[in-house]
Amino acid sequence: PDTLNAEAIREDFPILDRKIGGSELVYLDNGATSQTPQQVIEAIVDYYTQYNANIHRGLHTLSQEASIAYEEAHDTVADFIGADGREEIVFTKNTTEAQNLVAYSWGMNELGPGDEIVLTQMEHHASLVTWQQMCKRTGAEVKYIPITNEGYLDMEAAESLVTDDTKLVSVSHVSNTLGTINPVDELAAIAHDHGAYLFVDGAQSVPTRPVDVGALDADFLAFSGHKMCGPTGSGALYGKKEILEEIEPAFYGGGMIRKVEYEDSTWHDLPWKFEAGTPGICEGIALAAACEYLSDIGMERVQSHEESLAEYAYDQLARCDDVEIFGPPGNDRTGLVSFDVEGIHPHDLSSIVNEHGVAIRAGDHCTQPLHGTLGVPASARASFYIYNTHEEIDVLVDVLHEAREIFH
Ligand SMILES: Cc1ncc(COP(=O)(O)O)c(CN[C@@H](CS)C(=O)O)c1O
Repeated sequence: PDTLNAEAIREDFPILDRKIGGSELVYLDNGATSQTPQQVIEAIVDYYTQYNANIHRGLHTLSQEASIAYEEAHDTVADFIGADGREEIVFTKNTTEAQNLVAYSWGMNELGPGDEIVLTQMEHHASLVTWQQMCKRTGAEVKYIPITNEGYLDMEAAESLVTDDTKLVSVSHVSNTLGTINPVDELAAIAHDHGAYLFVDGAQSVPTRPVDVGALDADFLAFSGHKMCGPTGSGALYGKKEILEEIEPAFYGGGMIRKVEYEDSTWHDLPWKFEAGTPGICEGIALAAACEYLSDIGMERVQSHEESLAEYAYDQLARCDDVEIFGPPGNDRTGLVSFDVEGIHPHDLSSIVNEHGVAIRAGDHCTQPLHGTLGVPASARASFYIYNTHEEIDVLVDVLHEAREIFH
């Protein structure tokens, strides 16, 4: 079937048997971090019980085994996002580090007064603050593509904002607050027409839909392993090989060098040139296990499950006349819904639903400027993944009625 079996998948996630204050856990905060299947937990245990050693091809067996597993993990992740090979995949601890890596390796060396960085009003702080501060340091200018009332990018504005002075456009493939799926392939064409790079923030897209960096023609793409069944401290930066060959490393040390003399040094091959010091060896291997787990399910099935839950949650919430939902219609978003219940602050709402075992996010979701644009200081957010069910959304809607009883 082209749908996934969430009930069967739940068997892989021991944590979902947790009770919260006597209620069954209803985990709806997957945009923040996903849960971890037994298959990934076993990959972690296997590493630490069978072949934990430092990499870079030490001569003893454990180091050989760890090195090969860590290197091949790069191949698995490359395949997962349609990259050409391990040379285009730098393991990082998360999306934020990947953004900063490009900002400090490319941005610091290439940007100067008169140059422009184009972001969007819906960007996460991981890219917004990074590039905003990089512009402050280098004298470049930061500009923002505005959003429409429905939470889409204003693509006409994008056409006029990107100019021949633009050096990089950085955009979320999927908004973690609005659920909007942005036309990153169109933005790549606009950026490339002006000789600018396109950086795709894939933190909410790589876990929830098929992503092919070649088809998108992205120059960089970043994502986090912990949002896609992997461990915290795992993530990756994709970069086109010809670009990564050109740019200087941001972090120096062991593992990234070829030859070191007192006066100067030369750098290792890709991707190792960008991986200084002892990396998260187990994290990288476990990220690859997470990619294999999701590939076995099928990313098309993951996407259709996400979209089914998104539409259902949108429709159920939209039937409450005291609920304001942010972002596009329910049939045109990824599996998350940010909303506001009239008269109940999101923090109070999340505390009350938590008493019934329901875990949602409340706050600014690291998009404070976007919340300013939306005209609210904070929002509540339910975000879904492969193990969530329509029945769990019914539980959320039911406990919202409990909250109303208390506050109205
Ligand atoms: C679009 C987008 N871009 C970057 C990040 C940062 O991911 P890290 O793994 O923390 O580096 C996130 C993570 N957003 C979490 C934490 S704020 C959320 O609850 O929405 C994201 O959604």
